[in-house]
Amino acid sequence: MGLWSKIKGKGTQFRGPPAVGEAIKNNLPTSEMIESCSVAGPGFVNVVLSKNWMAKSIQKMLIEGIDTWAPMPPVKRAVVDFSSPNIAKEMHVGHLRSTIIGDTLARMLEFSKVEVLRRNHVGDWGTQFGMLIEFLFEKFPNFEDANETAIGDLQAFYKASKQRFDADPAFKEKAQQAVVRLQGGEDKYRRAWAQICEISRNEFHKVYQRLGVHLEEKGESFYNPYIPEVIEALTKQGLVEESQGARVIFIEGVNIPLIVVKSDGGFNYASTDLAALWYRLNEEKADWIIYVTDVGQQQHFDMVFKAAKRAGWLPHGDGSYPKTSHVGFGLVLGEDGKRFRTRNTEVVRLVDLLDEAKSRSKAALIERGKGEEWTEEEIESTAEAVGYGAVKYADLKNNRLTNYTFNFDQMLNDKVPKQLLFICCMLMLESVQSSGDLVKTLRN
Ligand SMILES: NC(=[NH2+])NCCC[C@H](N)C(=O)O
Repeated sequence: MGLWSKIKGKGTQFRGPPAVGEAIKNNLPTSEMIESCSVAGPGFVNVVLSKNWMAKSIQKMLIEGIDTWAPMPPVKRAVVDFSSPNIAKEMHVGHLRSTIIGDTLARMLEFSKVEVLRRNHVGDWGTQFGMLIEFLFEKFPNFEDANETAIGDLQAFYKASKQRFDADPAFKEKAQQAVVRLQGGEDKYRRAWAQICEISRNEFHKVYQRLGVHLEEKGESFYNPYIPEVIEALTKQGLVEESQGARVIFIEGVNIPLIVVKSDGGFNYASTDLAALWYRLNEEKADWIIYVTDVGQQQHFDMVFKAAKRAGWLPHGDGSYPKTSHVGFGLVLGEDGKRFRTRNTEVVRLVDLLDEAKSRSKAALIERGKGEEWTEEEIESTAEAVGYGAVKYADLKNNRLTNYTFNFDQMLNDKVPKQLLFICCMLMLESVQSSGDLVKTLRN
């Protein structure tokens, strides 16, 4: 039926959805997987899987291991660029979605024996560091002693330094010079920068640890040294043009160009992404590069990929490798239909969100009398597994591309969805197979 809306009015021989259904049924290749196929009502195609085939497949899976089921994509190495929060700024629910979706994709590829480079493309470069560094020097003359406890909340530190930057021209001047000194590689400035990054990194790590997600950081700063050469090569190929003082790449079908060198001579997000793509293709030899960000960045990636095709870095056909994909996702909304925020309009801190998920699932366990049956440790670990698992599941069960409303009550609802039960069964089968102790597994 979904197909019908796509071909309707396009001059095909089909008169309506049932006719399309019949055609699918008649053209379905014979396969031991399929027992029968029929078209019902307004055009639903029902395919009945063969019980025999299912029994054989499950048996094979139990004997040879579940990974014999893994599809084998024609890819040896993939880069999954996900999570990627910005240093000293908040890691928000958007980054949480990216972390959950990206980790899931990485796991699926790993399951299919693809070597996955799990990349955290953190925003650790840019003019805001001048301001942060100068503020650090001002607040902590012995800046090397400044740590998380001294600085406290890095977001608040960011805000305070921004206020200082906007209010005091002398500070602004110093901050601008600090950027130049940092980019020039001056030791004291590099050390201050590294320190700020380290504090942020520790914060991010707490979230990853709770979610059981592993990432390897190669932030924007890593690609910085590669940018001039990459832009130079693209210029030699005739791709880069002057436009209003900036250097840009025009992309067919898009009315704004991709700015690769700003009018002040500085590089930007796009120049970094071009250099990163070059690096991933040429140095890391990735066959598939996947970027997981909100849909708002779709055009940016579309332009970067098209520029790479124009430069001959990527083949033109869709089915050919190496290839790039942007995996976008919708916004997370609060109950009020606006961006998910706390009451005081701050973005929700991810650690707080995970704390809440855990404490709610703990309360539910106690309510069911588990407090008397289980040790404190068992309660804690189950509350974490269920709470964080619910956050992940609530995200993945939604349509990836549309916005969704964040709701703790629904998320931790005790009506366990069928999909989750299925996963539990699979895990039980796996553990029976590996431990051979059915009684123990069932008791657990
Ligand atoms: N290669 C990339 N541009 N990856 C995504 C980076 C995401 C960016 N730091 C953000 O917070 O929006």
